[in-house]
Amino acid sequence: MSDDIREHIVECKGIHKRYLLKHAVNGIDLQIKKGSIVGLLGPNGSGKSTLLKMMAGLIYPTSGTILVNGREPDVRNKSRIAYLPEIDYLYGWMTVAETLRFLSGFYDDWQEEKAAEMLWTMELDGNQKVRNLSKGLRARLKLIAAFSRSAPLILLDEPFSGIDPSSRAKIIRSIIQQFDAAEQTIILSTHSLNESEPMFDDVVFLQQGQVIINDTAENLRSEYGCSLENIWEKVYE
Ligand SMILES: Nc1ncnc2c1ncn2[C@@H]1O[C@H](COP(=O)(O)OP(=O)(O)OP(=O)(O)O)[C@@H](O)[C@H]1O
Repeated sequence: MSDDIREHIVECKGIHKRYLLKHAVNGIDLQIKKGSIVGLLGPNGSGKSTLLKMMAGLIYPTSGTILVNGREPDVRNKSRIAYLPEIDYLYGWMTVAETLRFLSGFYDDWQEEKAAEMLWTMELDGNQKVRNLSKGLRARLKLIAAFSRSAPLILLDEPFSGIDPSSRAKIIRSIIQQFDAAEQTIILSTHSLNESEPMFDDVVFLQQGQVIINDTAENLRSEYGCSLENIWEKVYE
């Protein structure tokens, strides 16, 4: 099937990932629709980062298959996937502007104007050294790095951690405004549903490396009669 007519951008079949002592992902079957914003939810250690890293082609499943746009992800897929890791990968000695220039050299799909526009909307000073940025400002810089690319799949691992609630709400509004469902799909892992809830078309709840709920946000809200945040409390607490 050609890439363009495929309905799902990500297809996971029977995925397991075992580390030495840990079965981190334990039999996941999952399909992610093109053009959606998907919340990957779950408590600490439920397998969110492991699943995102496998989709990004950074680690491989112990068994099962993952297809991204019909291909098994590997290091070559980085040109088609923008992955924002949970860890801080930025160099402290660079300025914000130097960081963006440095990153732009790695990607053919880097959009200079988008980076400049986001620098302004995220209220970052291009001349500031990365080492002097607060945790929340570094998180904003990482988001600019991910959204300055036109990759069809954007994977964001805990992108809002360290960002205060009011800035988080503002950033989320700007992501929703800029999101182009005809071109992109976003999968975003988070613990904090409060502000991010309005973003999600679909949500996947993980527990102990398995999918326990997978539906549209709308269906879940009407089935449970409450917000996703309240569903989280019912499911995990
Ligand atoms: N490299 C590794 N070696 C061994 N165990 C690992 C490794 N990476 C993850 N794990 C374990 O696999 C399980 C799933 O971890 P993962 O980081 O995917 O969870 P998570 O849902 O992203 O958690 P968090 O919300 O805390 O970031 C955890 O028990 C974790 O300790």
